[in-house]
Amino acid sequence: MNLLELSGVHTHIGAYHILHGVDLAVPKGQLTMLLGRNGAGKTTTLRTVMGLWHASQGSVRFADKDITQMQTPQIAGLGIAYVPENMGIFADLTVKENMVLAARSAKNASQMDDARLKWIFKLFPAVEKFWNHPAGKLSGGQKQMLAVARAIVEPRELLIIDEPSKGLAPAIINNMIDAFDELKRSGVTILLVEQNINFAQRLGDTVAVMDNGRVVHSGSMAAFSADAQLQQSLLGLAL
Ligand SMILES: Nc1ncnc2c1ncn2[C@@H]1O[C@H](COP(=O)(O)OP(=O)(O)OP(=O)(O)O)[C@@H](O)[C@H]1O
Repeated sequence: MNLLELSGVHTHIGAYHILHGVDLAVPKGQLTMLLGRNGAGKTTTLRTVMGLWHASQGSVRFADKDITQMQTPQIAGLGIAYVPENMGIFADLTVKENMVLAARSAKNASQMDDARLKWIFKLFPAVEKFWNHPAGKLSGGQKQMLAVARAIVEPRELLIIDEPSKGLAPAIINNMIDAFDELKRSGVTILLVEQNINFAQRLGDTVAVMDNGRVVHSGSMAAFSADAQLQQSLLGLAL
């Protein structure tokens, strides 16, 4: 079953026609990798799902509801968390304050779900270690982990994350892969935009490749990983 489904989605940004009929399916319980060259339309696709842009044509369905024309808070309220490329964390606030703000049902740290917080600390030890530090002082990798931690502070149906490995050192990327592996085991459905092919290959169950505002290939990551010619023709490189 597909948790998220885009059919024939066109998105305009001002006068620019950016998405030209995106068809994308995100199967429930799986991790879907959205790949493609720079400017292919990946971020615009994520923003269209979140209602930050609205499709001018086509439909976006989540858990069998039509969300195409819904506003962002309403979409988030259905159980979708979105981590944009700039991560959306508050640099002047502490890690704790960032987490409390992300938890809709908690007014302070003591109201947060203890077991869930412990689970998050295990996934991302830096969040616990720097709990009382300003988020702006964290390294790039720690900020990225805080951004994902904020997204999962409450149970979600779908996590949408734009380039979690961007600018991170290989050792940090490995930590991130382990954390996503654990997240996958928790049963949450994930849609990731990635440029890091190693990251994509190690975590992806399914893959969709975009080019020129359309999805030009979709299928299993295993089959895509095994087909160097296909990778070369779609991404200009082999995995
Ligand atoms: N606010 C905007 N105004 C005008 N054009 C935009 C805007 N945002 C994106 N675009 C254009 O839309 C196209 C798709 O951009 P998008 O960011 O979705 O691509 P992407 O696949 O995520 O690429 P990248 O990996 O470079 O972020 C690009 O040609 C980009 O220049």
